[in-house]
Amino acid sequence: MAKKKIKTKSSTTTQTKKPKFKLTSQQKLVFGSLLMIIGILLSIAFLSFFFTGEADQSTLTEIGTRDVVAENWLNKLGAWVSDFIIMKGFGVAAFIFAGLVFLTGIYVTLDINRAKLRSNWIWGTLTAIWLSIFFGFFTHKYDALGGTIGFEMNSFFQDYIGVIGTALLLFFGLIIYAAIKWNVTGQSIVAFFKSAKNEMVDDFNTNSQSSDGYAPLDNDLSAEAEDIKTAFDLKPAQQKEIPQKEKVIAPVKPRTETPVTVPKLNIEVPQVKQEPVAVEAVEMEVEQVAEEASESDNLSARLVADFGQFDPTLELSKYQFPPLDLLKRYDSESITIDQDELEEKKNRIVETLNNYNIGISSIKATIGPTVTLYEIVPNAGVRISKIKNLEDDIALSLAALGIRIIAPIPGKGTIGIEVPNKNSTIVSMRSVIASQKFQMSEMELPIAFGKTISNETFVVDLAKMPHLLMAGATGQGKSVGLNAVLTSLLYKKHPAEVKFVLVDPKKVELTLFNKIERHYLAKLPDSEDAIITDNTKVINTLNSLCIEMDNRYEMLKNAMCRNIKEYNDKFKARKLNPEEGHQFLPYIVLVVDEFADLIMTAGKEVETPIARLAQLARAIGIHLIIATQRPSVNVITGIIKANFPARLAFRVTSKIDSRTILDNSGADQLIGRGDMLFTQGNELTRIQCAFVDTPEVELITEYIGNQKAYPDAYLLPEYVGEENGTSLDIDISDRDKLFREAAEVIVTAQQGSASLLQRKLKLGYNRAGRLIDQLEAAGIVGQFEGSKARQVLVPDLVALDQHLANEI
Ligand SMILES: Nc1ncnc2c1ncn2[C@@H]1O[C@H](COP(=O)(O)OP(=O)(O)OP(=O)(O)O)[C@@H](O)[C@H]1O
Repeated sequence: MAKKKIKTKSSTTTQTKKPKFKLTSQQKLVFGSLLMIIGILLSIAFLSFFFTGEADQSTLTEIGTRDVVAENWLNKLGAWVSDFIIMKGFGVAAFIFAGLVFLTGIYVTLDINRAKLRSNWIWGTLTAIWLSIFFGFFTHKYDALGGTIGFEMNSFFQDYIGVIGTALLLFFGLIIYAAIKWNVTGQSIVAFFKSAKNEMVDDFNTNSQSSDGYAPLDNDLSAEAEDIKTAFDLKPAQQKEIPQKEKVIAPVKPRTETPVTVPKLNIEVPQVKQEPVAVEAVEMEVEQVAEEASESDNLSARLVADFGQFDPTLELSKYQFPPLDLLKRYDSESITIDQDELEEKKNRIVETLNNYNIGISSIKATIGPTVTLYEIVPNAGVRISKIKNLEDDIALSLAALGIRIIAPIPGKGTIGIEVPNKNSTIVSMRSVIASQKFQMSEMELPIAFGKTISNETFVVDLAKMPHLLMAGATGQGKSVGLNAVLTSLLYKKHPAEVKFVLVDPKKVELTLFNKIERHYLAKLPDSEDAIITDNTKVINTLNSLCIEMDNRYEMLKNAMCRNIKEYNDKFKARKLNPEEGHQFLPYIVLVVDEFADLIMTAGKEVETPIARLAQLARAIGIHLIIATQRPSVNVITGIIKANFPARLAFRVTSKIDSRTILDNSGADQLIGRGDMLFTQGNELTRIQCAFVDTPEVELITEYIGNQKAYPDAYLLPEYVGEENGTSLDIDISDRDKLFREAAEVIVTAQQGSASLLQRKLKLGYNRAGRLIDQLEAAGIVGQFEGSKARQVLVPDLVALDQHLANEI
């Protein structure tokens, strides 16, 4: 039953593809030359109209009568069309349309890029309208100069903004045209006037020199003076080419430069003086920067000029990001400084250290949301390890849990003692999302985790991490942490830019995100739910992500880009052709809650694709976030750990767990409820995780879910397990359901390769290979030929239709 359904679907897709209108080369020649002839006929009729239009007025009403003869060179039809387009239309500007029709004919015949033609039509029409209004401005009746449009538009404008307003409006139109079409700028106008002025000054100087008392003594000299003049009149480039002439005229120069004090050695002086003129003249050349226009002839630049940059968010252009009001404010958000508490704790620390003969030269406190950091500078000669060993004693004297000693604080030269506050404050998700640091961040995948000990919002880029390992005993804030990560991305990224693959073996933690399935989630083509709760499906999804990774690498390779950002930038600049399989690539974030459970049930089958993704996926925009309750070594194996430099630990139960996750102790001394340690391979940062409650997440997902969505979740490539992919289905009824589409792809591209199918149909290697085998059995592609692509035996789609129809 299900099979049938799918079959009908694929047949409808092929039907919708068929009506695509395409001319053959012969048809293009015929159609194109017809348009060129029409263009020429229109020009003749229009030209004739200016001589015969008046005489033909009476024949216009009798166009149907065969006996009536019109004066127009193209007779009645010519008279009628010209009257319609010139008199009732655009006036003289009608010639532009004749030109455009002729140009269209050339484009069609030679099959030149259509985008340029469209731009010509748009600009041509605008120019015709402007010209017709311009000519209409000078006439006060209907006439052939401005046409009806020119006259009517003029009287309309003049009724509302008067004659001066209309004239200025016309001038403004001219400025717009010059700015866009000729790239005229304020600077280029200034440069133009400057160069004109320089030329005039030069002219003036040479004229006055020849008439100022240095009149030529004889005919030869006068000829030389003429030479000087012409030499100076020339453009700078030419000027440089005639140094010999300057040498010839050198004898004349001493006269003009009063040689009295110029000794022989200084003969070069006049030449030096000439140079500034040349330098100034070089400035004039700068004006001709217009060369850049020819660069924009390049296809991608032209596409960008015509359509603007590709906007991936266009399909959901009305999408509204969730407002901040959906997040809750808490009363206990602001930190209150309890002076007594601070003083008391300081005294206890100093006392305890004194008991062990450790003197302190200064102490400073920084109050954070959950802990206060006391930075101490011990007296000279005190061993740091001695203080470090007193951790438990200080904890005892302060009667507090969660004391952590950082000795020394990296980059500061002090020793830090973190002591929990009596009353901790909640860091609300709202406060971190609203922070400038998050809102202004230019990161690819910004995540606002919470606040540091100095009460600063802590924002990191998931794309830079590039994968995150999260651990923490039960009830310490892991799920809240995951929600904080997802919420950050929902507040910053458009559905077109990021997709989530959510794996939730506990089945209840991430269910709320079901509502945003068609906006933000990615799933396997045949699965019903986007959120994966079944462990066997996880294996398929992970393998499918590996296929997606391979496909993306192939696309990046073809586009000659090193990472997803470069690729997407190139795609947005329209430098990659979607018809060659390129598309805008959203980031994919894989979130696995309860990784330990997964490893227990699936072991290697899960570990291998996770390790592959972790090793390779960073460049193509797949990032993993893996959370686990039990950070034991058989769950977080060496190979996984090695590829997850970013680690985040909530409170764990033992020092060993802390070492497994952070390679350091400390996580066992946290106080829970979102208190966490984060590292990106270097020092540990203590952060209070932002708190986002389930009702808040519900509101956000509801807000997003109620908006217009994509027709389906982002579909990952299909993965068929190895065991299903070995038999060769030669029987027609056993063919893959994508057989027909695959055949069309292969025939259209005339290239019999499995990787082409992988890319175009988003398939795994196995399935693509099987399809190629079936195509071979059906006689559509030839035999395997080693490294060469197989030969395609069917020349075009029509032949394919016939071929397949004959099979039945
Ligand atoms: N950042 C936080 N700020 C304040 N309270 C928090 C924070 N994070 C967690 N809590 C408190 O801790 C409780 C447990 O958190 P959470 O459900 O995230 O734990 P968990 O580690 O996911 O537990 P489990 O592994 O059993 O699912 C929350 O209900 C909340 O009351």
